[in-house]
Amino acid sequence: MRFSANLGFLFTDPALPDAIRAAARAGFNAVECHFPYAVPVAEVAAALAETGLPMLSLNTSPGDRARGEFGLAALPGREPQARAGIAQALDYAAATGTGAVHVMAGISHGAAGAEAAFRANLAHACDLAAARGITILIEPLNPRDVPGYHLASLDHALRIVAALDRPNLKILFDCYHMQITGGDLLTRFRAARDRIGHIQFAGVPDRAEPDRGEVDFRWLLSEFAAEGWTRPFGAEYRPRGDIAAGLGWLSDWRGG
Ligand SMILES: O=C(O)C(=O)[C@@H](O)CO
Ligand SMILES: [Mg+2]
Repeated sequence: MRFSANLGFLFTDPALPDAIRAAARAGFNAVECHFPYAVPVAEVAAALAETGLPMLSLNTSPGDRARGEFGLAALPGREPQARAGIAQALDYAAATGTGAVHVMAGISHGAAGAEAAFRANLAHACDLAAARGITILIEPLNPRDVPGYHLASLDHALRIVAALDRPNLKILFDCYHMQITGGDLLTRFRAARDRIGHIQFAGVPDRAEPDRGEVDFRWLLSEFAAEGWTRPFGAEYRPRGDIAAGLGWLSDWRGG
């Protein structure tokens, strides 16, 4: 069983290169991040090379968070900014050997033209990414945490992936969001298995360490592995307190 530290939520105190080093010391096998763009790409690449950890994924720019933006790809009329963000993310991914870019849909509130804009921007992203061997991810986010987010269900993500029919377009199956939007995690994972490119997890409902709450991750992740999932699972949770003190779940997996 391999695990990736999501550096958007874990090890957020040090700058990103030192967060990568901290994740390696803590025993993670990989890292992933949210928005690395303020950090010189050479520093991130150097930390990855030094630790030997791969960076699995990063997100496109969310836009202006102060104005409530959380992604641009499904915002009609914002195509130039959305595509600039896609180009920026692909450049950063290529320079760091990152295998996947999560194209963030954004808070569309179901506006007219949002779905068409999202699909056109995703097709554009897939074309650019394919030339660089990069996977494009889309991630349904639960509407309680992100009201009005354009992509809020697994079924919607599956419809988009089927309609666009690009081999490098996959779904980010975040167990936290999936549990809140319907549960039935193993059955829904099995049904979507061929379309899934990455898995994340966190305790539900508190989005903290995956060692308590309504999902038994020791059981669930073992079942995913039994289904043939071999990639690292992305730990995307907000620690209840001290990060190190909360890593018992990781040492339990490692056998103490
Ligand atoms: O919020 C999540 O869940 C994520 O994975 C972030 O990358 C934002 O979409
Ligand atoms: Mg997630």
